[in-house]
Amino acid sequence: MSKKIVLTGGGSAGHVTPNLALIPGLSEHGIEVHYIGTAEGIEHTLVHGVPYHVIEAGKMRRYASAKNISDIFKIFKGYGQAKKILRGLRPDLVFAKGGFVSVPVAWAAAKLKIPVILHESDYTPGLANRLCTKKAQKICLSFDTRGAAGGKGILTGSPIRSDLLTGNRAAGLEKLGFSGSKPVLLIMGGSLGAQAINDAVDAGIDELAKRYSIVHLRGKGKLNPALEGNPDYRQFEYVEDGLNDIFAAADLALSRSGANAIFEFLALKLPALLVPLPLSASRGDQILNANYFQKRGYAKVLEQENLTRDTLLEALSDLEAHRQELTLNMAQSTEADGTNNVLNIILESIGVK
Ligand SMILES: CC(=O)N[C@H]1[C@@H](OP(=O)(O)OP(=O)(O)OC[C@H]2O[C@@H](n3ccc(=O)[nH]c3=O)[C@H](O)[C@@H]2O)O[C@H](CO)[C@@H](O)[C@@H]1O
Repeated sequence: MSKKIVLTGGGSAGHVTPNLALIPGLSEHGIEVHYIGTAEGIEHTLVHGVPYHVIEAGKMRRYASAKNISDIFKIFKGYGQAKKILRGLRPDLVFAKGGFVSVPVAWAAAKLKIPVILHESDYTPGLANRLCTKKAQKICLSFDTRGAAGGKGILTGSPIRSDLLTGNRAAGLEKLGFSGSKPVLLIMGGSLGAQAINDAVDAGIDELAKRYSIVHLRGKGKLNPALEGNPDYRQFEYVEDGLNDIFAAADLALSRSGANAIFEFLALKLPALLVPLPLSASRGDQILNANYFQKRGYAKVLEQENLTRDTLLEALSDLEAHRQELTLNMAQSTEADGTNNVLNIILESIGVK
Protein backbone atom coordinates (compact mmCIF):
# COMPACT_ATOMS: atom_id res chain seq x y z
CA MET A 1 0.00 0.00 0.00
CA SER A 2 1.33 3.43 -0.90
CA LYS A 3 2.44 5.76 1.86
CA LYS A 4 0.49 8.89 2.67
CA ILE A 5 1.68 12.21 4.06
CA VAL A 6 -0.15 15.34 5.16
CA LEU A 7 1.57 18.70 4.70
CA THR A 8 0.43 21.75 6.59
CA GLY A 9 1.50 25.35 7.05
CA GLY A 10 0.23 28.73 6.02
CA GLY A 11 -0.77 32.28 6.81
CA SER A 12 2.08 33.72 4.76
CA ALA A 13 3.92 32.21 1.78
CA GLY A 14 7.02 31.57 3.90
CA HIS A 15 5.06 28.82 5.63
CA VAL A 16 3.94 27.31 2.32
CA THR A 17 6.73 27.51 -0.30
CA PRO A 18 8.99 24.93 1.47
CA ASN A 19 6.07 22.48 1.32
CA LEU A 20 5.67 23.26 -2.40
CA ALA A 21 9.37 22.46 -2.84
CA LEU A 22 8.82 18.99 -1.34
CA ILE A 23 5.70 17.91 -3.26
CA PRO A 24 7.43 16.85 -6.53
CA GLY A 25 9.98 14.66 -4.69
CA LEU A 26 7.30 13.05 -2.53
CA SER A 27 5.14 12.33 -5.57
CA GLU A 28 8.14 10.85 -7.43
CA HIS A 29 8.45 8.31 -4.60
CA GLY A 30 4.81 7.34 -5.06
CA ILE A 31 3.70 9.00 -1.84
CA GLU A 32 0.13 10.25 -1.66
CA VAL A 33 0.27 13.88 -0.56
CA HIS A 34 -2.55 15.83 1.11
CA TYR A 35 -2.53 19.44 2.37
CA ILE A 36 -4.42 20.88 5.34
CA GLY A 37 -4.82 24.67 5.32
CA THR A 38 -7.39 27.38 5.84
CA ALA A 39 -9.96 28.57 3.32
CA GLU A 40 -8.78 32.16 3.33
CA GLY A 41 -4.99 31.83 3.82
CA ILE A 42 -2.43 32.27 1.02
CA GLU A 43 -1.81 28.50 1.18
CA HIS A 44 -5.18 27.95 -0.47
CA THR A 45 -4.13 29.94 -3.56
CA LEU A 46 -0.59 28.51 -3.72
CA VAL A 47 -1.19 24.77 -3.29
CA HIS A 48 -2.07 23.00 -6.54
CA GLY A 49 -2.29 19.41 -7.67
CA VAL A 50 -2.84 17.69 -4.30
CA PRO A 51 -6.08 17.26 -2.32
CA TYR A 52 -6.62 20.31 -0.09
CA HIS A 53 -8.54 19.98 3.19
CA VAL A 54 -9.88 23.07 4.93
CA ILE A 55 -9.87 23.75 8.66
CA GLU A 56 -10.31 26.92 10.68
CA ALA A 57 -7.30 28.40 12.41
CA GLY A 58 -7.18 31.05 15.09
CA LYS A 59 -4.35 33.54 15.07
CA MET A 60 -2.28 33.86 18.22
CA ARG A 61 -1.47 37.56 18.44
CA ARG A 62 1.35 39.22 20.31
CA TYR A 63 -0.98 42.11 21.20
CA ALA A 64 -4.35 42.49 22.96
CA SER A 65 -7.32 42.22 20.59
CA ALA A 66 -10.99 41.33 20.96
CA LYS A 67 -10.37 38.80 18.18
CA ASN A 68 -8.15 36.79 20.53
CA ILE A 69 -11.29 35.45 22.22
CA SER A 70 -13.12 34.43 19.04
CA ASP A 71 -9.86 32.95 17.74
CA ILE A 72 -9.58 30.63 20.76
CA PHE A 73 -12.86 29.06 19.64
CA LYS A 74 -11.48 28.78 16.10
CA ILE A 75 -8.39 26.98 17.38
CA PHE A 76 -10.54 24.39 19.16
CA LYS A 77 -12.80 24.06 16.12
CA GLY A 78 -9.73 23.64 13.87
CA TYR A 79 -8.37 20.98 16.21
CA GLY A 80 -11.63 19.01 15.94
CA GLN A 81 -11.69 19.40 12.16
CA ALA A 82 -8.04 18.32 11.85
CA LYS A 83 -8.71 15.25 13.99
CA LYS A 84 -11.63 14.26 11.79
CA ILE A 85 -9.62 14.71 8.57
CA LEU A 86 -6.59 12.82 9.92
CA ARG A 87 -8.76 10.01 11.28
CA GLY A 88 -10.23 9.64 7.78
CA LEU A 89 -6.90 9.85 5.93
CA ARG A 90 -4.74 7.90 8.39
CA PRO A 91 -1.47 9.34 7.00
CA ASP A 92 1.94 7.88 7.87
CA LEU A 93 3.27 11.32 8.78
CA VAL A 94 2.33 14.96 9.25
CA PHE A 95 4.92 17.49 8.08
CA ALA A 96 4.22 20.91 9.58
CA LYS A 97 5.89 24.02 8.22
CA GLY A 98 4.65 26.47 10.83
CA GLY A 99 2.10 29.26 10.81
CA PHE A 100 -1.02 29.08 12.94
CA VAL A 101 -2.85 26.52 10.82
CA SER A 102 -0.16 23.95 11.58
CA VAL A 103 -0.79 23.98 15.36
CA PRO A 104 -4.18 22.21 15.46
CA VAL A 105 -2.99 19.77 12.80
CA ALA A 106 0.20 18.80 14.68
CA TRP A 107 -1.71 18.53 17.95
CA ALA A 108 -4.42 16.38 16.39
CA ALA A 109 -1.78 14.15 14.75
CA ALA A 110 -0.01 13.63 18.08
CA LYS A 111 -3.33 12.77 19.72
CA LEU A 112 -3.94 10.14 17.02
CA LYS A 113 -0.35 8.84 17.39
CA ILE A 114 0.58 9.95 13.86
CA PRO A 115 4.27 11.01 13.76
CA VAL A 116 4.95 14.72 13.28
CA ILE A 117 8.01 16.40 11.73
CA LEU A 118 8.40 20.18 11.88
CA HIS A 119 10.51 22.50 9.80
CA GLU A 120 11.77 25.77 11.29
CA SER A 121 12.92 28.33 8.73
CA ASP A 122 14.05 31.07 11.09
CA TYR A 123 16.96 31.65 13.39
CA THR A 124 14.57 31.56 16.37
CA PRO A 125 11.48 29.35 16.36
CA GLY A 126 8.10 30.92 15.72
CA LEU A 127 5.26 30.62 18.23
CA ALA A 128 3.43 27.99 16.17
CA ASN A 129 6.48 25.72 16.07
CA ARG A 130 7.19 26.28 19.76
CA LEU A 131 3.65 25.11 20.50
CA CYS A 132 4.28 21.98 18.41
CA THR A 133 7.80 21.09 19.58
CA LYS A 134 6.65 18.58 22.21
CA LYS A 135 4.40 16.86 19.67
CA ALA A 136 7.18 16.40 17.09
CA GLN A 137 9.60 13.53 16.58
CA LYS A 138 12.07 15.67 14.63
CA ILE A 139 12.60 19.34 13.80
CA CYS A 140 14.31 20.18 10.50
CA LEU A 141 16.24 23.45 10.66
CA SER A 142 17.28 26.00 8.02
CA PHE A 143 19.81 27.60 10.38
CA ASP A 144 22.12 25.61 12.62
CA THR A 145 20.18 26.20 15.83
CA ARG A 146 20.28 22.57 16.99
CA GLY A 147 21.18 23.65 20.52
CA ALA A 148 17.77 25.27 20.91
CA ALA A 149 15.76 22.43 19.40
CA GLY A 150 15.53 20.23 22.49
CA GLY A 151 17.62 17.39 21.03
CA LYS A 152 15.19 16.96 18.12
CA GLY A 153 16.87 19.36 15.71
CA ILE A 154 18.48 18.26 12.44
CA LEU A 155 20.25 20.80 10.25
CA THR A 156 18.71 20.34 6.80
CA GLY A 157 18.72 23.78 5.20
CA SER A 158 15.77 25.39 3.53
CA PRO A 159 13.71 23.52 0.90
CA ILE A 160 13.70 25.64 -2.25
CA ARG A 161 11.31 25.15 -5.16
CA SER A 162 13.51 23.60 -7.85
CA ASP A 163 12.12 25.71 -10.69
CA LEU A 164 13.30 28.87 -8.90
CA LEU A 165 16.87 27.81 -9.64
CA THR A 166 16.33 27.27 -13.35
CA GLY A 167 15.11 30.67 -14.48
CA ASN A 168 16.17 32.34 -17.71
CA ARG A 169 17.54 35.90 -17.66
CA ALA A 170 16.50 36.72 -21.23
CA ALA A 171 12.94 35.49 -20.56
CA GLY A 172 12.85 37.55 -17.35
CA LEU A 173 14.00 40.72 -19.11
CA GLU A 174 11.45 40.17 -21.84
CA LYS A 175 8.63 39.61 -19.34
CA LEU A 176 9.61 42.81 -17.56
CA GLY A 177 10.21 44.82 -20.74
CA PHE A 178 13.79 45.70 -19.71
CA SER A 179 16.72 45.92 -22.15
CA GLY A 180 19.31 44.70 -19.64
CA SER A 181 21.46 47.81 -20.13
CA LYS A 182 21.11 48.78 -16.45
CA PRO A 183 21.45 46.47 -13.44
CA VAL A 184 18.11 44.92 -12.53
CA LEU A 185 17.04 45.54 -8.92
CA LEU A 186 14.53 43.06 -7.50
CA ILE A 187 12.56 44.53 -4.58
CA MET A 188 10.66 42.06 -2.43
CA GLY A 189 8.89 42.89 0.82
CA GLY A 190 8.27 39.28 1.83
CA SER A 191 5.20 37.49 0.59
CA LEU A 192 2.83 40.10 1.99
CA GLY A 193 4.81 43.18 0.92
CA ALA A 194 6.49 45.69 3.23
CA GLN A 195 5.00 49.16 3.48
CA ALA A 196 8.20 50.70 4.89
CA ILE A 197 10.26 49.45 1.93
CA ASN A 198 7.53 50.48 -0.54
CA ASP A 199 7.46 54.00 0.95
CA ALA A 200 11.25 54.46 0.82
CA VAL A 201 11.34 53.20 -2.78
CA ASP A 202 8.47 55.50 -3.80
CA ALA A 203 10.31 58.46 -2.24
CA GLY A 204 13.53 57.66 -4.11
CA ILE A 205 12.03 56.37 -7.36
CA ASP A 206 13.49 59.09 -9.63
CA GLU A 207 17.08 58.38 -8.61
CA LEU A 208 16.52 54.62 -8.33
CA ALA A 209 15.09 54.41 -11.85
CA LYS A 210 18.09 56.36 -13.20
CA ARG A 211 20.41 53.71 -11.79
CA TYR A 212 18.41 50.50 -12.12
CA SER A 213 15.66 48.68 -13.97
CA ILE A 214 13.38 47.84 -11.06
CA VAL A 215 10.98 44.96 -10.50
CA HIS A 216 9.03 45.51 -7.31
CA LEU A 217 6.85 42.85 -5.63
CA ARG A 218 4.77 45.20 -3.49
CA GLY A 219 2.28 42.89 -1.73
CA LYS A 220 -1.48 42.47 -2.06
CA GLY A 221 -3.35 45.78 -2.25
CA LYS A 222 -0.09 47.76 -2.18
CA LEU A 223 0.40 48.72 -5.85
CA ASN A 224 1.22 52.39 -6.57
CA PRO A 225 -0.74 53.55 -9.64
CA ALA A 226 1.37 56.75 -9.81
CA LEU A 227 4.37 54.65 -10.89
CA GLU A 228 2.61 52.95 -13.80
CA GLY A 229 4.16 53.84 -17.17
CA ASN A 230 7.71 54.34 -15.87
CA PRO A 231 9.80 52.29 -18.35
CA ASP A 232 12.36 51.35 -15.68
CA TYR A 233 9.82 50.21 -13.10
CA ARG A 234 7.54 47.17 -13.06
CA GLN A 235 5.30 46.40 -10.08
CA PHE A 236 3.36 43.29 -9.08
CA GLU A 237 1.33 42.41 -6.00
CA TYR A 238 2.69 38.84 -5.89
CA VAL A 239 4.26 36.73 -8.64
CA GLU A 240 3.40 33.05 -8.63
CA ASP A 241 4.41 31.87 -12.13
CA GLY A 242 7.58 33.15 -13.76
CA LEU A 243 9.29 34.26 -10.55
CA ASN A 244 12.24 32.06 -11.60
CA ASP A 245 12.86 34.18 -14.73
CA ILE A 246 12.56 37.39 -12.69
CA PHE A 247 15.08 36.02 -10.18
CA ALA A 248 17.40 35.09 -13.07
CA ALA A 249 17.14 38.61 -14.50
CA ALA A 250 17.97 40.26 -11.14
CA ASP A 251 21.48 41.56 -10.42
CA LEU A 252 20.72 42.88 -6.94
CA ALA A 253 17.92 42.54 -4.41
CA LEU A 254 16.37 44.78 -1.80
CA SER A 255 14.29 42.68 0.55
CA ARG A 256 12.85 41.85 3.93
CA SER A 257 14.83 39.05 5.58
CA GLY A 258 12.17 36.35 5.71
CA ALA A 259 14.08 33.08 5.92
CA ASN A 260 12.89 31.57 2.66
CA ALA A 261 13.62 34.64 0.61
CA ILE A 262 17.18 34.96 1.90
CA PHE A 263 18.02 31.27 1.42
CA GLU A 264 16.67 31.61 -2.13
CA PHE A 265 19.03 34.59 -2.67
CA LEU A 266 21.87 32.50 -1.28
CA ALA A 267 21.10 29.59 -3.62
CA LEU A 268 20.96 32.03 -6.54
CA LYS A 269 24.04 33.94 -5.33
CA LEU A 270 22.06 37.16 -5.55
CA PRO A 271 23.57 39.99 -3.45
CA ALA A 272 20.89 41.55 -1.28
CA LEU A 273 20.32 44.57 0.91
CA LEU A 274 18.12 43.29 3.75
CA VAL A 275 15.71 45.48 5.73
CA PRO A 276 14.50 43.19 8.54
CA LEU A 277 11.01 43.44 9.99
CA PRO A 278 11.68 45.48 13.15
CA LEU A 279 11.28 44.36 16.74
CA SER A 280 8.27 46.67 17.12
CA ALA A 281 6.34 44.45 14.68
CA SER A 282 7.76 40.99 15.35
CA ARG A 283 9.72 38.76 17.70
CA GLY A 284 12.87 39.97 15.94
CA ASP A 285 13.51 36.79 13.93
CA GLN A 286 14.21 38.70 10.72
CA ILE A 287 16.84 40.81 12.51
CA LEU A 288 18.66 37.64 13.55
CA ASN A 289 18.26 36.12 10.06
CA ALA A 290 19.68 39.27 8.48
CA ASN A 291 22.55 39.66 10.92
CA TYR A 292 23.54 36.02 10.36
CA PHE A 293 23.62 36.60 6.60
CA GLN A 294 25.59 39.84 6.99
CA LYS A 295 28.10 38.18 9.32
CA ARG A 296 28.65 35.40 6.79
CA GLY A 297 29.24 38.02 4.09
CA TYR A 298 26.18 37.00 2.04
CA ALA A 299 24.20 40.25 2.34
CA LYS A 300 24.16 43.79 3.71
CA VAL A 301 21.69 45.05 6.31
CA LEU A 302 19.86 48.36 6.67
CA GLU A 303 17.68 48.61 9.79
CA GLN A 304 14.16 49.91 9.17
CA GLU A 305 14.70 52.57 11.85
CA ASN A 306 17.40 54.06 9.59
CA LEU A 307 15.54 53.59 6.32
CA THR A 308 15.00 56.80 4.34
CA ARG A 309 15.27 57.69 0.67
CA ASP A 310 18.87 58.82 1.16
CA THR A 311 20.10 55.95 3.35
CA LEU A 312 18.51 53.53 0.89
CA LEU A 313 20.36 55.04 -2.08
CA GLU A 314 23.61 55.05 -0.11
CA ALA A 315 23.19 51.45 1.08
CA LEU A 316 22.42 50.26 -2.46
CA SER A 317 25.62 51.96 -3.70
CA ASP A 318 27.50 50.14 -0.96
CA LEU A 319 25.85 46.84 -1.97
CA GLU A 320 26.94 47.38 -5.58
CA ALA A 321 30.48 48.17 -4.46
CA HIS A 322 30.64 44.84 -2.57
CA ARG A 323 28.77 42.82 -5.16
CA GLN A 324 31.66 40.61 -6.24
CA GLU A 325 32.79 39.89 -2.70
CA LEU A 326 29.25 38.90 -1.61
CA THR A 327 28.78 36.68 -4.66
CA LEU A 328 32.08 34.93 -3.97
CA ASN A 329 31.15 34.32 -0.32
CA MET A 330 27.81 32.85 -1.39
CA ALA A 331 29.51 30.65 -4.00
CA GLN A 332 31.70 29.21 -1.24
CA SER A 333 28.78 28.58 1.12
CA THR A 334 28.00 25.03 2.16
CA GLU A 335 24.43 25.96 3.13
CA ALA A 336 22.92 24.41 0.05
CA ASP A 337 19.30 23.92 -0.96
CA GLY A 338 17.72 21.77 1.78
CA THR A 339 15.07 20.04 -0.34
CA ASN A 340 16.81 16.67 -0.58
CA ASN A 341 17.87 16.67 3.07
CA VAL A 342 14.29 17.22 4.26
CA LEU A 343 12.96 14.74 1.72
CA ASN A 344 15.38 12.07 2.96
CA ILE A 345 14.34 12.60 6.57
CA ILE A 346 10.69 12.24 5.62
CA LEU A 347 11.35 9.14 3.51
CA GLU A 348 13.40 7.48 6.28
CA SER A 349 10.71 8.30 8.84
CA ILE A 350 8.00 6.55 6.84
CA GLY A 351 10.22 3.60 5.91
CA VAL A 352 10.58 4.39 2.21
CA LYS A 353 14.39 4.64 2.44
C1 LIG B 1 5.71 39.17 8.35
C2 LIG B 1 6.16 37.81 8.73
O1 LIG B 1 5.69 37.23 9.70
N1 LIG B 1 7.12 37.26 7.99
C3 LIG B 1 7.64 35.92 8.23
C4 LIG B 1 7.21 35.05 7.06
O2 LIG B 1 7.68 35.73 5.92
P1 LIG B 1 7.20 35.56 4.46
O3 LIG B 1 5.93 34.80 4.34
O4 LIG B 1 7.30 36.87 3.81
O5 LIG B 1 8.29 34.52 3.98
P2 LIG B 1 9.69 34.52 3.33
O6 LIG B 1 10.22 35.86 3.02
O7 LIG B 1 10.51 33.61 4.16
O8 LIG B 1 9.33 33.78 1.98
C5 LIG B 1 8.52 34.36 1.02
C6 LIG B 1 8.29 33.32 -0.02
O9 LIG B 1 7.34 33.83 -0.94
C7 LIG B 1 7.89 33.77 -2.24
N2 LIG B 1 7.34 34.87 -3.03
C8 LIG B 1 7.37 36.15 -2.57
C9 LIG B 1 6.85 37.18 -3.32
C10 LIG B 1 6.28 36.87 -4.57
O10 LIG B 1 5.77 37.74 -5.30
N3 LIG B 1 6.27 35.58 -4.99
C11 LIG B 1 6.79 34.55 -4.25
O11 LIG B 1 6.76 33.38 -4.65
C12 LIG B 1 9.39 33.86 -2.04
O12 LIG B 1 10.07 33.37 -3.18
C13 LIG B 1 9.57 33.01 -0.78
O13 LIG B 1 9.61 31.65 -1.08
O14 LIG B 1 7.79 33.73 7.19
C14 LIG B 1 9.22 33.71 7.25
C15 LIG B 1 9.65 32.24 7.37
O15 LIG B 1 9.18 31.69 8.57
C16 LIG B 1 9.74 34.56 8.41
O16 LIG B 1 11.15 34.61 8.33
C17 LIG B 1 9.16 35.97 8.30
O17 LIG B 1 9.57 36.73 9.41
